Amino acid sequence: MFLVTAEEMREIDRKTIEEIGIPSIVLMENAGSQVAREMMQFIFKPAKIVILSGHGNNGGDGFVTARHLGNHGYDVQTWLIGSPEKFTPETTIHFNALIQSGYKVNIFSQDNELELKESLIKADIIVDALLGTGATGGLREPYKSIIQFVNQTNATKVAIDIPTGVNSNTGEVVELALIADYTITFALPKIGQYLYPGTEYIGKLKVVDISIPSIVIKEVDPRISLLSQNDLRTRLPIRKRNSHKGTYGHAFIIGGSKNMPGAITLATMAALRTGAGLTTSAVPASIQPMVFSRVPEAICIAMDEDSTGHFALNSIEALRLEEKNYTAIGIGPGIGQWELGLEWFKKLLLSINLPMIIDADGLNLLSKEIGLLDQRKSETILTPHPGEMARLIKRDVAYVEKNRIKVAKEFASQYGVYLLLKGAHSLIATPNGDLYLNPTGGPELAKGGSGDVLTGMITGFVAQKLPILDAVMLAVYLHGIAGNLASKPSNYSTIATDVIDKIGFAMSTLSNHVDALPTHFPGN
Ligand SMILES: NC(=O)C1=CN([C@@H]2O[C@H](COP(=O)(O)OP(=O)(O)OC[C@H]3O[C@@H](n4cnc5c(N)ncnc54)[C@H](OP(=O)(O)O)[C@@H]3O)[C@@H](O)[C@H]2O)[C@@H](O)CC1
Ligand SMILES: [K+]
Repeated sequence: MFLVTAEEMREIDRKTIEEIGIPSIVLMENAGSQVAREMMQFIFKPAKIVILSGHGNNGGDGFVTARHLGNHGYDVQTWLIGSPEKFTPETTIHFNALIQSGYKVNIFSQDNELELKESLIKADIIVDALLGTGATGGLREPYKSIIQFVNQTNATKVAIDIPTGVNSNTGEVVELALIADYTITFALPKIGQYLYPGTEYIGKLKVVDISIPSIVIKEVDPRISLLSQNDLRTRLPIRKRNSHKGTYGHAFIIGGSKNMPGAITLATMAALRTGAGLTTSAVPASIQPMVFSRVPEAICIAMDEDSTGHFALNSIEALRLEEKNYTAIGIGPGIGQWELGLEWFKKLLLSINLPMIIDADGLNLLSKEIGLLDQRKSETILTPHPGEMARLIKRDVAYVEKNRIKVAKEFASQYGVYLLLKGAHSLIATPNGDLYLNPTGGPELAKGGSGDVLTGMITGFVAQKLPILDAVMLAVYLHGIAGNLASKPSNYSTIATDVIDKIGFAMSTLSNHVDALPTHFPGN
């Protein structure tokens, strides 16, 4: 499914109206009737409903919703917070249709402010049809005071399209926005509904159809897709009955240092869980027994180390000799930073020509000489969290967080890499400018070790020779699901090994991908 900006949605609406020939008043009729239909699933007849409409098309949707709920016998009070002179043509038609159908619309002014507040206090449901995708900047009065008041009431709040005050492109909230329990949005979800802080204002999100043809969506070709179970189901590699460990590739993970043997252990375990036929880790010699004892299923090779317990420069030769055995390489978990680290990392990066996943201190070393990426001959996947991303582009974390989409897209295109920008929600950017947003994952993953698990998962999937994009998508999506499964009974207590234990369950939510035997029906 695509995620759209306000501009892409406007273009989709325009094409539907002008090229397909569905008039805009029909789209608005569909929008409002769908909102009413959705609301009827969870509201009871005696409920007191207050609908707040602005003078734009979002307000028009509110008028249509009011008419449909009224026609179904619900107790609805409608308020216009705005001026009829500013109505759009569609909103005028639906305002008149509401009045002609015998319903009243209160027009807000300073004189009836108390009356509005009394209605809001008594309301069971408040519908926000004040501003939608046409809103820009911080809220102006009187919307600001009204939203502040609405947020303090006990009513259930339903936002039409997007809560007033949330920027539909960036998720930005300037000062204040309506805190919705439900948001009912049209045709496609909006990007701002999936970016923080906007996400926290949306409540439960429902996407409803308003007769937008899929051909129009294809023509507009939105740039961001939302990862979904349906899209990923078919990308999981099939386990053939007639197969052996060599069929599923060989993952190689380079990492660890004297003080950080855990990260490489977690990444190795996670790679095994994704289905890689073989997994080998290469670690500084002093930690090899420790890693090996925790993951007996993996091969663990001891490398020369320096006096500080980091990889020695001369380990490069041994690592290079190993290259021919593997199908993917992950570098970084627990590798640390040391005096000759950059020199070691540089040699490794330029001498190994396998798909490479770089994480953690691998990224920090890379940020010291970012031009190295231009010299890579095979695919590179970077998995920074916002702090690491900030170091890569030499900006601060606040800039990265505010511009996640732009930062990810520009970096991936400029350096020709697959970039996974972690955080809520994680974004994947491809070298050709495509973007994917992952909706899975929660606060249970906000703990040391989570990133190492993800690196191991990506390396495990790439090792199975999946297309790089498929491997990254599967890993990040399943990592979120596994985290969620591991968050029971409490997301405070979830640790990385719990997440690894749930990778298999997460995969089973996509499908049971084994080769089917021919079916034999018992004779009857
Ligand atoms: N296109 C279609 O066919 C369909 C569109 N649909 C619906 O239309 C919605 C988009 O409608 P839209 O474009 O009319 O904008 P909308 O969100 O109502 O706001 C515009 C008004 O906001 C005001 N305003 C702006 N910023 C403000 C601020 N910070 N603080 C205060 N006021 C502010 C601004 O007022 P002004 O500056 O003119 O005073 C302007 O009048 C979309 O979300 C969906 O619900 C559906 O019906 C399906 C078919
Ligand atoms: K709204």
